[in-house]
Amino acid sequence: MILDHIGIATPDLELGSAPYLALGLSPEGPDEVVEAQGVRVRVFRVGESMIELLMPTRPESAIARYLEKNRPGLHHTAYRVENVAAEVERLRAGGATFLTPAPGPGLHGTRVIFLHPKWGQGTLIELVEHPHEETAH
Ligand SMILES: CC[C@@H](C(=O)O)C(=O)SCCNC(=O)CCNC(=O)[C@H](O)C(C)(C)COP(=O)(O)OP(=O)(O)OC[C@H]1O[C@@H](n2cnc3c(N)ncnc32)[C@H](O)[C@@H]1OP(=O)(O)O
Ligand SMILES: [Co+2]
Repeated sequence: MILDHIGIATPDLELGSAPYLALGLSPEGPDEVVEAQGVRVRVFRVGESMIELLMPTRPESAIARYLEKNRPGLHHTAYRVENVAAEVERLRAGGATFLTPAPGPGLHGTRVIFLHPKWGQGTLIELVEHPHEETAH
């Protein structure tokens, strides 16, 4: 399994970018707004994985609520899966609890779902399915 990304909550993408720029990383592509989650996102690639900087775009979003109660910093880890629906079914059968009934839209056309932090032993875990590439005929 691949660690797809580490999500970092920040009130300001420019401030939040400073350590990664200093490390010599560059943002991958333009910033993207994911309306479904109420976030503006900037990504830094690190090998096969990414640092995902998350800035809230509205006060009731999960990241805005998080920043009301916590300092900016590590928010979640995300794991890449081939088929998110199948993985949800498999984990549910083992008693896992998810925050939503079904996966929803994530960054760059992905489908994502979050497990309850209690199930994650105190960490918020995301599963990510990337869009499958069309094969040429
Ligand atoms: C860019 C899009 C996408 C992608 O493609 O990658 C993203 O990553 S979007 C990222 C932002 N979206 C989400 O996080 C969605 C899922 N999160 C939620 O639904 C909520 O944040 C939450 C986890 C249900 C918390 O909701 P909230 O209203 O803030 O409730 P509480 O503050 O009362 O928290 C309840 C409980 O959960 C613990 N908690 C909250 N956030 C985290 C966290 N990031 N890591 C670990 N634990 C967390 C919180 O401490 C509470 O614990 P207890 O007090 O023990 O109940
Ligand atoms: Co994420």
